[in-house]
Parts: sequence; C-alpha cells; structure tokens
Amino acid sequence: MPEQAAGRTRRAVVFGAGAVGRGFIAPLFSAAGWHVTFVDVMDALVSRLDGEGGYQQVTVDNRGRRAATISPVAALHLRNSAAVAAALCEADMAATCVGAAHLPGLAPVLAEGLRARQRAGRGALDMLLCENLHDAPGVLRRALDAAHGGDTTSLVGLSATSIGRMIPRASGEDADLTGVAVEPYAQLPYDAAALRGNAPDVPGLVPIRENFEAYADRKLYVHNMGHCMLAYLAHRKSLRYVWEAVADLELRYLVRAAMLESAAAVSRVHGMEPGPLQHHVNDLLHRFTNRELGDTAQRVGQDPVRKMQPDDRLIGAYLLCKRAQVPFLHVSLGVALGAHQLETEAGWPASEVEAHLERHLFQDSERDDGARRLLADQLQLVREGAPLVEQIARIDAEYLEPWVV
Ligand SMILES: NC(=O)C1=CN([C@@H]2O[C@H](COP(=O)(O)OP(=O)(O)OC[C@H]3O[C@@H](n4cnc5c(N)ncnc54)[C@H](O)[C@@H]3O)[C@@H](O)[C@H]2O)C=CC1
Ligand SMILES: O=P(O)(O)OC[C@H]1O[C@](O)(CO)[C@@H](O)[C@@H]1O
Repeated sequence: MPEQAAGRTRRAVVFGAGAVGRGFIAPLFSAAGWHVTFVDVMDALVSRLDGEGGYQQVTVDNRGRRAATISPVAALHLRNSAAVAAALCEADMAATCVGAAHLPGLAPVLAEGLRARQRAGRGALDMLLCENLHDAPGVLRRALDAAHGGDTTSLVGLSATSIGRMIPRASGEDADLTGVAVEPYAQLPYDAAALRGNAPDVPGLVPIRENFEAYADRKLYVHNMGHCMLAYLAHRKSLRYVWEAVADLELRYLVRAAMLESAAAVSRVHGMEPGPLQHHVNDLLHRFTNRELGDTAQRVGQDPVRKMQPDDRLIGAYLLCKRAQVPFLHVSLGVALGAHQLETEAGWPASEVEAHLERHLFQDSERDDGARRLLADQLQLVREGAPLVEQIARIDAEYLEPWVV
C-alpha cells in the first residue's frame, strides 16, 4: 500500500526507466510506500510500464533468485512536457538516471516543472542525480540556470549520489522489456547537504552530511576504476563475463592491487580509515563474482572515450594517487589498458592517445619521468599482447625506484 503521509501518498518522479531507474531507484521508493512516475524516451517501455502499472524485479546471487513486483508505477514520455511538469509539480522528490550524456538535456522540462511549482506555491524540489558523472550537480545546475533564465538554487536541490548497485541489461530469461535483474547490494549514499528540504524517510537512501566527495571518489576511483580495468583485462583474454574475469587469478591479482592503490589514495586525501576501505575492495571483488547477474565486460568497459576523461575512473584514479603521493604502478596499468581501448575508437589514433595522456597525466618533473617511462612500457606491452606475467614483472622491477613513493 502506498505510504500515506499527512493524508496523501508521497510521489517520486524518476527520469530514466532503465537499469538503475527500474532496478534500484524506483524499488527503494516503492518499498517505502511511495508512488513512482517514470519519465523516459522509449515509447514501448513507457507504454508497457504505464499500462501495466508495475514490473518484475529479480534479485540474484550465486545462491539463488528472489522475484518481486514493483508497483504502483506510472510512466510518461519526455516529449509530453506538460504532463511531466505537472508530475514534477506534485512530486515530493525526483531523481535522474538517464546516463551522463543525457543529463543536461533534461533542463528545459525541469525548468517548466519548477515554474509550475512556483505558480502552485509548492516548495523547492530535491533531486537525486544517479549518474556515474563527477560533478553531476554542477553539470545539471548550469543547464538548468540557462533554461530557467536565472539562478535555480532556491528552487531545486541537486544531490550527487554514489550508485554502487550493479545492474546489467537483462538477458536470457530476464530479457523482458520491463523486467530487471539486480544484485542484493542496495545502499545509495547521497549528498544530504545539497538538499533544500528534509532527508526522505526511505530505507536504503543513506544521507551523507559532510564530505560527500570522499564517497564519490571511492565509487569512481576504487569501484569503477577496478571494474573497468577488469573489463579491459577480460578483453585481453576473450572473457565475456565479469565473473569469469574475476575468477582468473592474474586478473584478480592485478585489479586488487590497483584498487588497493586507489583506496590508499582515497584514504589519504579524504581521511577515510584504511581498514574499511580494504574491506570495501574485498567485498567488491566478491560482488564481481556474481555469476547469476550475467554482467558483461562489454557493458562495464563500454564508452572508453568517456571513461578515459581526466575526471573519470582511470586517469582520475591515477591523478588522485599522484596527489596523495601513494604508489600507482597498477593503476598505471589500468590507464595503459584504457589507452589501448581508446585507440580502437574512431578519431583516436595512437599519437592522439599519447598526447591525451601526456596532457592530463604529466608535468615537467623528475617524478613524472619515471611514471611516464613506466606507462609507455606498459602501453607497449599491451599493444604487443604480451602475457600479463610480463606486466607484473615490469611493475615489480619498478618498486624500488625512488620516484615511486
Ligand atoms: N547499470 C548500472 O549498474 C549502473 C549505472 N550507473 C549510472 O546510472 C545511469 C543510468 O544507467 P543505466 O540505468 O544503466 O542506463 P540505461 O541505459 O539502462 O537506462 C537509461 C534510461 O534513460 C532513458 N533516457 C535516455 N535519455 C533520456 C531523457 N533525456 N529523458 C528520460 N529518459 C531518458 C533511456 O531510454 C533508458 O531507459 C548512468 O549514468 C550510469 O553510468 C551507475 C551505477 C550502476
Ligand atoms: O555505467 P558506466 O559509467 O558506463 O560504468 C559502468 C559502471 O557502472 C556500474 O554498473 C555501477 O556502478 C559499475 O558496476 C560499473 O563500473
């Protein structure tokens, strides 16, 4: 039964009825008794969700499967902007999970919704931005201010989140248009300091009241960096699934080492305890073994151009380690793998990839000379398809060099 608060059901509007929208955000609100309205651009998905008023979610791990119906839900197409604005006017909270590239495009309809709220005398709206994008609030705020024609700070709170739950595209018996398979992990830390109103009483939403940046960095530079490096290593061995990749000892060794380097950087830069961070790394490696989830290296590694930007997982982790002055020999291998992946993209010849690395990673210092040499050797070994044991030997040969720490 929908939650009755102050005599009425609480309502959430969720932009993006994809993996995260259906597999994570809507189920959290729904379990707390909220009504969810999705907004999406896929006609077939919108009409199925709206027509059926609910959908199936199955939670899977290596011990089994548990099915649940998520309802009641409604769905609107983004082009139906008057109805979307009306839904925003009635909403107690909103969320986005549309993909980083689509986030600024939401600004016009959001601005229309904010105007409707002002006219109706409704208070400010809070939004959870569920995107793997550093500074998603800044990106949306700039687009929103432009669409609104002025500062929107008092009208809408834009809260960054750290989405740890892994949700692949459904396949096999789960490959229904609206059905979704998820892992059991279901905590969503979010930046509570960015809200305009009170923190919602929704179990699983974890308010972080200070230094949210630490959680954002942990997610992007430990979880996403390790996951992505694992995906690119999987490509080297023609392994399709994430669980297959993490079952390979060489791959697991290299990825764990890189994640621990990044975790050391997060600990030093943000003052997080190293013990729980190491536990987090081990827990993630265990979660990657979820065979039932059927997550693929292709999904986890897709879009290397975005993933090789300076504020994204690979180069970002490298820069964080440099800033923290902790070793980054294995993260460097992750960057070399990402660089090679980038070379397969149109418009990214080897010379451009090398210039990209030089531009973002190095300055003119002695420490950088050593780091630059190591990365060049690692990239060369990747290009040659050398056995990974040669990468391990190359890293080990560097440990005692003075530039390393
Ligand atoms: N799938 C996962 O395990 C995780 C995904 N993320 C992040 O969450 C975000 C969403 O990812 P997924 O749900 O996996 O993607 P998805 O591709 O499964 O879903 C995105 C949905 O947004 C819809 N959409 C696209 N443009 C739209 C627009 N302008 N307005 C409304 N809907 C629009 C699409 O039709 C699609 O249904 C991304 O930023 C991703 O990086 C983060 C952590 C985990
Ligand atoms: O969604 P993106 O940014 O392409 O990256 C995939 C990442 O998203 C996740 O699915 C969820 O955090 C991670 O498992 C993975 O590292």
